[in-house]
Amino acid sequence: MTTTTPSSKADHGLRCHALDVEIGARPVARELDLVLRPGEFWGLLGANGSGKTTLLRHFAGLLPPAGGTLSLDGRPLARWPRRELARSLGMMQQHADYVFDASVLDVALTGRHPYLGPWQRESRDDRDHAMRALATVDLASLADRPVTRLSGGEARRLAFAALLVQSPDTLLLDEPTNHLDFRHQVSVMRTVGNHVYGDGRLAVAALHDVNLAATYCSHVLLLYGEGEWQAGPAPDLLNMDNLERLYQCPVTVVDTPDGRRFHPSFSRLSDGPSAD
Ligand SMILES: Nc1ncnc2c1ncn2[C@@H]1O[C@H](COP(=O)(O)OP(=O)(O)OP(=O)(O)O)[C@@H](O)[C@H]1O
Repeated sequence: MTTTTPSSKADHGLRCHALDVEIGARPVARELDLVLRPGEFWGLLGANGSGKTTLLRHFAGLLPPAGGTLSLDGRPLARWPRRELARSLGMMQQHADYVFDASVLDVALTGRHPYLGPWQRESRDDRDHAMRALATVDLASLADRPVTRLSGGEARRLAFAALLVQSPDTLLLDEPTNHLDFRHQVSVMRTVGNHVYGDGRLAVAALHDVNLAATYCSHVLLLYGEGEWQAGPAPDLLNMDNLERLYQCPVTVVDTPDGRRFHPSFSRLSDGPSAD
């Protein structure tokens, strides 16, 4: 007989212990020792190809680490039955290529699958839940539209809605604001923030927009390449030196009424635009 030991509150969250993540022989993160706790919103930042998606896929238990351990709520990820894991942890993937003509509502309802039996149909409650999530991402009026006829930004918001419908305690998001206009970028980040700071969930989002990370994330994990990383509170780590190292690009820091903001230093770029 197997028994399940109830995890204590202190165990809650995602714990990386001496975690080695590699792609082929190339290190993404070496000896990653980190606890990501409920109530924290982590921004995962790094240059293109630095391994953000790969690391998120490890956090989701989709890839085995090259070394070390990863546990969720005190239990090694490898020992979670997939279905049970899908009720506790969900991932919004970077690309959602819809090839079947399912409706927007049908795709949102896939978030309920971890809660249904093998041949069980979605209930009225499930549909209400999905419609509320579609309303949150401004897609309620498109509920019956085939997903193959969505714009890039609409498809992105639908993938986010499906994660909201799944409603896991740990949310992994791979570039959730890609393709989104200003209003919808803010809406997605605020919604994640409400799940984290309001409901006490954990979120980890791979992001390219440093300013969104500075505004909404409590913590950041920076992937510098060659397995080197740095992690900690966002206000401590988001500075010019770290960002120039991260992106190999000169960075300007501006203090604004909305807080500290970062952008590429166009005038210090050797091949950048000049005034004359
Ligand atoms: N299955 C694979 N086999 C070989 N190389 C891979 C595989 N998957 C990803 N890569 C490579 O590993 C590197 C890291 O990919 P990954 O998608 O994790 O980076 P990323 O930081 O998310 O990048 P981006 O910011 O461009 O989305 C890239 O150079 C990519 O081409």
